Amino acid sequence: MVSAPRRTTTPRTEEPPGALEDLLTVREFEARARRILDPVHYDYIAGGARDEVTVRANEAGFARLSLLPRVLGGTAERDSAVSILGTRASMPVLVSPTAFHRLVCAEGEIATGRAAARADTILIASMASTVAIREVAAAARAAATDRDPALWFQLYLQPDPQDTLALVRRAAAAGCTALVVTVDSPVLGVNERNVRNRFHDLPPGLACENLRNLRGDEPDTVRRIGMSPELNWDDVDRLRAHTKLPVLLKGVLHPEDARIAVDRGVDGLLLSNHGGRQLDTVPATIELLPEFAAVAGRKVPVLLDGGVRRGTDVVKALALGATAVGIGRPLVWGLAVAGEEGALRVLELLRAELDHTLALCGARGVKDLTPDLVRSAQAGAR
Ligand SMILES: Cc1cc2nc3c(=O)[nH]c(=O)nc-3n(C[C@H](O)[C@H](O)[C@H](O)COP(=O)(O)O)c2cc1C
Ligand SMILES: O=C(O)C(=O)c1ccccc1
Repeated sequence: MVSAPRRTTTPRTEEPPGALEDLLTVREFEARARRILDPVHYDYIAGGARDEVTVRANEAGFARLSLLPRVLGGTAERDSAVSILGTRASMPVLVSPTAFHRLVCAEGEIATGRAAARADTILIASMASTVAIREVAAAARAAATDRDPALWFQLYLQPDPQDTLALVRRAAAAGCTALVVTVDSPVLGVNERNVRNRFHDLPPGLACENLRNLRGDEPDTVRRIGMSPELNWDDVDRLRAHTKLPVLLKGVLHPEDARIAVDRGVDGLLLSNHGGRQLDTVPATIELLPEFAAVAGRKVPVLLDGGVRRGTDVVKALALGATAVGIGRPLVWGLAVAGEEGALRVLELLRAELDHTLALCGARGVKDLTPDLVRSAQAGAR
C-alpha cells in the first residue's frame, strides 16, 4: 500500500492528463469532475434532497455575506493552525465525511487519507467508506511520517447497539481521536436524481468495508447503512458512556437542540445540513451559525460544513464563530479529477485562499477573526 503510485486517474477520463495546476478553483474541479465521471455517479455526489433548495442555499448564504477588512494591522506570517478537542490541524479546513470514494477513484479512501495527512488536516472518515478505517489510518500514517495523522470517525447509531459499539471499537483501534455521530438521518433523504437514474446499488466489488461482519451485514446495496428513526438523546448518552473519545454531533440544526446537546455533555457540534441531502428547505448552515455560536460556542467547539468553496467562505464562518469548516463535495471532485493529488490540490487551494483572505482582512491569523468583519449584504444586492 505504501508503495502504491500516488497519482491515480479515473479510468473513464478521456481528457489529456491536463496539468492539475490549470485548475485554479474548487468550481473548476467540479466542472472537470463532471466531464470525467459517469453521469449517474456525478448526480449522486452533486445532488441533494428533493428540489435541492438547501443545496443552493448553502453557497448562496456565503455569497450574501460581505467581508469588512481591517487595515494596517497585519503580519507577513499568518497562523492558521487550530486544535479541536485535542486534535491539531494545520488549517481550519477539515474533510467532512463522504461515502463511497472508490466510486470516483480506484484507491478510494486510501487516497483521501494520504491527501488529508499530507495537508496536515483532519479527515472525518465516513462509516460508509469503501476502504476499512484500519487501512485508511495505515495509509494516512505512512503519508504523515513525522506526526500522528488526524483522523476522526463518522457514524450513524445503528439499529443494533452492538453494531454501533463494534464500529466504535474499530475506529478507536485504528487510532481515530474523535467520533462524529450524524443525527440528521432518522431516515435517508431522497435524491430524486438517484431515483431517476435507478442508482440504488454500489457497483460489484465495492462495499461499505467498515460494516463487514456486523450483525446487520447484508448484500451490497448502496443504502445498506441502517437508519433508526426511533433514536433519542439517551442513545447518544449510552454511546458516550462506552467511549473515552470525544463525541461530536453532526446535523443538529435547531438552536434548542444545540442547547440540549451541550447540556447533556456532548463535546462538540458540526453544524451541517448534510450538504442539502437530508431535509430539503432547511436554512443554509452559515445563516444558523451566529445563533449556534451564541448558544453553544462558548462551551464547545462549533464546526460548520455546507457550501464552503472559497477562502472567503472559510473566513466568514470563522468570523461568525466556527472553530473550523468541513468540505464535502470539493474533496470528492479533487479525488475524481486526480486521486490523491487532486484531493490534496483542493485542500491546498483552500489553504492558499484562506491565507490570502486573512492578509487582505488585516488579520494575523484565524484568532483575529471576529463577527464585526462580516456584514449582511443589502437586501436585493445579489
Ligand atoms: C457524496 C456525499 C456523501 C456523503 N456521505 C456522508 C456520510 O457518509 N456521512 C455523513 O455524515 N455525511 C455525508 N455527507 C455529507 C457531508 O458530510 C457534508 O455534510 C456535506 O457534503 C457538506 O456540504 P458540501 O458538499 O457543500 O461541502 C455526504 C455528502 C456527499 C456529497
Ligand atoms: O449520501 C449521503 O449523503 C450519505 O450520507 C450516505 C448515507 C448512507 C450510505 C451512504 C451515504
